[in-house]
Amino acid sequence: MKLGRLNHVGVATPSIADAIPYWRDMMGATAIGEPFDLPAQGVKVCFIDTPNTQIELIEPYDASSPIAAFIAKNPAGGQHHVCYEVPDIYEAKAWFEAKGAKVLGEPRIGAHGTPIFFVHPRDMGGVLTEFMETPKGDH
Ligand SMILES: CC[C@@H](C(=O)O)C(=O)SCCNC(=O)CCNC(=O)[C@H](O)C(C)(C)COP(=O)(O)OP(=O)(O)OC[C@H]1O[C@@H](n2cnc3c(N)ncnc32)[C@H](O)[C@@H]1OP(=O)(O)O
Ligand SMILES: [Co+2]
Repeated sequence: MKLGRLNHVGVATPSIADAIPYWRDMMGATAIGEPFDLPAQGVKVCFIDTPNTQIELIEPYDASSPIAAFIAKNPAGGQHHVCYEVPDIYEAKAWFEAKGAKVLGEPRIGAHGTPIFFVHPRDMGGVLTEFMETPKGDH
């Protein structure tokens, strides 16, 4: 597998609306996207562009969200995952499985419209790690 660029850093928050002023006024972010719902992934999402990557603000969509337990443990939110691009999602999944890492579910379409999967933080030095297939044309 060939590891690609860091696509985004996922930051969980109990409220995207309440988090935006911090990114705008404290951090000086100028490219803050419109929040949108991604019920299939159990989250609401807002992308913030930085010069070399993106911050992905994620808020639980409902009580069954995969980030609900994280927010319960970290009520103010916090850094939740990192996401690296890979050229081929199934090749990457097979790579991690062959190494005995716990891939969390089957690849599914993520917020950028390409397939993603997660590897359990236990097998990734304590960091929940997402892999996404590089969008066509970005290779
Ligand atoms: C916007 C769409 C998409 C994109 O395109 O970018 C996304 O990013 S969606 C983001 C949200 N989706 C996911 O996170 C899916 C994958 N995650 C999961 O399946 C679960 O969150 C999890 C990783 C299996 C954890 O589930 P949880 O119910 O929270 O389990 P526990 O509370 O029992 O935790 C088990 C264990 O793992 C540690 N943990 C949990 N979350 C994290 C984290 N974000 N970073 C580091 N470690 C984490 C937790 O502390 C427990 O540790 P131990 O107590 O030592 O066992
Ligand atoms: Co993500």
